[in-house]
Amino acid sequence: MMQYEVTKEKSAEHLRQAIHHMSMQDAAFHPVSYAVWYEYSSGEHARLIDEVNALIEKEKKLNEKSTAHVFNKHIAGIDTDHAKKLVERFSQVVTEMRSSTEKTGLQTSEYTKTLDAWSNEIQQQEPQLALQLDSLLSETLMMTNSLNHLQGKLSSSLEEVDALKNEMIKARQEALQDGLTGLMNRKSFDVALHDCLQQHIVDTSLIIADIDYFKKVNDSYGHLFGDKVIQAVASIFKTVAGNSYTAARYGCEEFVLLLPNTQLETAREIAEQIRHKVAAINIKNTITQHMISNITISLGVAAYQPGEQPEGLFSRADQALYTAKANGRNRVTLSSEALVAA
Ligand SMILES: Nc1nc2c(ncn2[C@@H]2O[C@H](COP(=O)(O)OP(=O)(O)OP(=O)(O)O)[C@@H](O)[C@H]2O)c(=O)[nH]1
Repeated sequence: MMQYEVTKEKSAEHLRQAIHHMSMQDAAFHPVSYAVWYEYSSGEHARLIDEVNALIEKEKKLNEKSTAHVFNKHIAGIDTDHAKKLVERFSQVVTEMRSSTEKTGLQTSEYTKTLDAWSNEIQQQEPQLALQLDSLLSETLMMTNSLNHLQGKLSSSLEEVDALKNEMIKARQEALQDGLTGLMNRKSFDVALHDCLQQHIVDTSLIIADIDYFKKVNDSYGHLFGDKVIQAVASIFKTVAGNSYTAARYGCEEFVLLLPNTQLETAREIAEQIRHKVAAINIKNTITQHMISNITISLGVAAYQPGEQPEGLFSRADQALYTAKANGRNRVTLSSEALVAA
């Protein structure tokens, strides 16, 4: 994927072309149309170019709808990082253009004032020349008005860029978070685990946990109640993790806790703490008004072995969890015990 590995001169040329193309369309001047036309002008995005050319041939100009369509299909959906960079770049362009039009606007109004003063002076001495000056003056006024208009448009473009940037930040956070619990999701946890092991943090341990007979919980009390149980367990993981450990909802009713600088025995104690806290959960069933308290969880624990890949550590903790389930659930099993049991 292309990621701005072009020279500054080339990129300035793409920019100039993008602004030219944009000014010929029906779509307004905003980050999305900029992104589409910048990509088009860079010449590197063959499918986008083909689609834009086909749209131009059919509709003559790109409107808001077709511009958004091209953006979503060829830019945003494929690479959010790339789309974010384009939006940031547009923000820069707009800021620069705004400051240059402000400067031009200032110069023009100075010029208008001077012309005005001359016009009054000459009016008294050379009425013919004054007529010509008047027309020059009205042209200058028109120019000032259109500059003011452009400035207004650029200001609203800047607001749009800010809104878009915030949306991107939100989308990025959502992509890394589990929606139901607010914990990290599997994707971001995998990255955290990988990073942690790459930093060779000594004595890293991993806990994998799974709520017992969760299908039964759903079947007995309903899916919404099941969600409440997941949230209650997540909140325990969040509290236990604090600022020292990394917790995530790894799958449906599966949770993980990464514990850097923690030996296996300490990790086992922490897993036991979690198990007790889960066993103490009390949630009201809002349909029957009964308190439900028989929630349990099984946990597998493994400590990182030097040279091991993240998948290896994960698989040993998972094997320990499997053993905990097979041995009756509501228990903590170490990977070493799992090997014996296997
Ligand atoms: N309420 C709720 N249920 C979910 C969610 N995601 C998955 N599930 C349910 O979780 C249940 C998982 O059940 P199983 O994998 O069979 O495991 P289990 O019943 O917990 O049994 P063991 O793990 O063997 O103790 C399934 O019924 C899924 O439909 C969710 O977000 N909310």
